[in-house]
Amino acid sequence: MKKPMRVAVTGAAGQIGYSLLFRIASGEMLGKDQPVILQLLEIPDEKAQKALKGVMMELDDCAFPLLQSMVGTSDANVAFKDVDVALLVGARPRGPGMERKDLLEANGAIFVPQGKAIGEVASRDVKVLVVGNPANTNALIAMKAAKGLKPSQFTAMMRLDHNRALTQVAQKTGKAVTDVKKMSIWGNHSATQYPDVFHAEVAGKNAAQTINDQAWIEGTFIPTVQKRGAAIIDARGLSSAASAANAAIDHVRDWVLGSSEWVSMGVPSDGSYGIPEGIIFGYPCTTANGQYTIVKGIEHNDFAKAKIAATQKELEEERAAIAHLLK
Ligand SMILES: NC(=O)C1=CN([C@@H]2O[C@H](COP(=O)(O)OP(=O)(O)OC[C@H]3O[C@@H](n4cnc5c(N)ncnc54)[C@H](O)[C@@H]3O)[C@@H](O)[C@H]2O)C=CC1
Ligand SMILES: O=C([O-])CC(=O)C(=O)O
Repeated sequence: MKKPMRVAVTGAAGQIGYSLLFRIASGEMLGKDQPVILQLLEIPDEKAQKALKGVMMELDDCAFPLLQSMVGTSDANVAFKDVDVALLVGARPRGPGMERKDLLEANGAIFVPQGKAIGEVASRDVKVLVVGNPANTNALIAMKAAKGLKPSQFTAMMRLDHNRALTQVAQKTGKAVTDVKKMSIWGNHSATQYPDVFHAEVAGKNAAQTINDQAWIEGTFIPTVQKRGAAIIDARGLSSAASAANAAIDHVRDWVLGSSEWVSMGVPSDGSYGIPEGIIFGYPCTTANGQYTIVKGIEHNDFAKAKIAATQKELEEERAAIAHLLK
């Protein structure tokens, strides 16, 4: 039996939490032979704590063989104690007519104490995924607040955009999603993100050439992926939850266990592709041995360069708006 891994999930009584926890406990994130201990954080509010207890009762009622134990708490120092993986989901979702950056004021401050607690009590090798929006800038806030950890331990979720893009291309070309490779989502998890189909492949051939429809790429594919979150809110009246939880599972699984595919991750910029250090930027990455590596050597045309510059600018503006939280 492997040593259990400790996984913290914040916002555990929320809608993403409800789609996420059962899959983590069943082994879909860290492996079917990997026992887990769930450390669940919710706000110190009677209703939220009661709802969290209810979710924990249901987790009990699944009798998951891999779920070794769990704790529910409103104390970040308890939730993050010794954790190997921290999923920072707890934050307000947007409603109709809002952009994700409109949440910065409401949500940004959450990530200062949580980042600080992670720096103080989590495993020195903790892997952090920020899901709560605006995810990239919240990840930056948590990263800056967490002393004693490496920036590369903090990531933001671009995987939902990545998965959305895979399906759009598969449906357009009549191929299976598994035929679509080398997808990449650049920049911010927002409407300025740049989903790149020019370097993607479908059944081993260049995706853009196979699609052979520039108007569809510019006028349908890119905006559909950029605005899919808003389309889900419009259709459901609530923001995406099951697909977001699924993307979080994919992100952490590939980061921890490795993947033979390119995956899109929001990671601290390191100067790659001219993006200066100091923002959390979506890049195509490969993963192995618990580490990610930004894919190097991609050549962008002027169209792509302009899109990437726009999303970089937005991330820099978001950072400026919360500069007071980056101490
Ligand atoms: N990065 C991405 O691709 C996606 C991000 N999201 C974001 O994920 C976040 C959560 O979404 P939902 O689960 O739908 O929202 P929700 O409102 O259903 O649940 C959020 C939960 O977080 C809790 N919470 C709030 N502040 C907290 C704190 N300081 N500590 C611990 N828990 C806290 C709330 O009490 C609530 O139970 C939102 O910000 C949403 O915009 C959603 C979908 C995709
Ligand atoms: O759009 C939203 O607010 C929720 C989200 O991040 C997504 O579905 O991509």
